[in-house]
Amino acid sequence: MRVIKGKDYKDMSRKAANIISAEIITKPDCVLGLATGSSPIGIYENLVHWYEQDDLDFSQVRSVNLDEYKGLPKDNDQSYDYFMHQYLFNKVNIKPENINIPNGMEEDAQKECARYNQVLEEIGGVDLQLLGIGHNGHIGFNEPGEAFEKETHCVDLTESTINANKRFFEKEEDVPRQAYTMGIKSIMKAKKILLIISGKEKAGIVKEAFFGPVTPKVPASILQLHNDVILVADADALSEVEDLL
Ligand SMILES: N[C@@H]1[C@@H](O)[C@H](O)[C@@H](COP(=O)(O)O)O[C@@H]1O
Repeated sequence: MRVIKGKDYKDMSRKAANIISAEIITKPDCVLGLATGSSPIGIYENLVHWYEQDDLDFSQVRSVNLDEYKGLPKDNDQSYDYFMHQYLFNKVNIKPENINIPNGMEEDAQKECARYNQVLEEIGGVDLQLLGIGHNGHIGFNEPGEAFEKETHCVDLTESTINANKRFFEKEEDVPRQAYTMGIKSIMKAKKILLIISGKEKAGIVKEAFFGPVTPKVPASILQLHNDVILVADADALSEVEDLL
């Protein structure tokens, strides 16, 4: 794992956006695995800015998103579909037919998971997968468990995740209890993984996930076994591992 330290969120976001930008420039028809949450917002802002300056072209880029809440319609402002359009897709020239996100409104979980696995199969591999991390070490919505879930599946969100995400909803009862997420195998198959982590409250999980044992109890720990991971983090997130780097 290569670690790139940013001074703060802004610096970290620019450094991480540069890595995605290099991917798009060197491979215009690349497949980007995209993520939501507050961590990648700064990256998307940089990419939009460079697109507006004519430095980036998304016309051949294909994308697959990691996850989506089950039961939220696309036009709900907390759905990940809405988030992606708000921060990136509506602001660049990516073609709608090249965008892939799990369909949170499909009630039949087996059907939706099979469909999304097929999408991932047909797209022929992710070139660069962007990832954030949850406080309990989840990636996408792969929550801590007894085994690594391999492919797209429907998860029951943990209390910790519901708690962390309730800040975006009016009432706690509005936070969806389930989500569709790409599995660990699909994430690990990406050629390159770009992980972004910001803030003091993630410092503990950074240490546990990347300097502790590989275990499904900390899903992100599996990334220790991938041969091309770049962790871009700010000084706060790296504060507990300074002497280990
Ligand atoms: N499913 C998303 C994850 O993909 C994301 O990494 C995590 C952390 O979000 P944040 O960046 O807001 O801390 O939140 C959600 O649970």
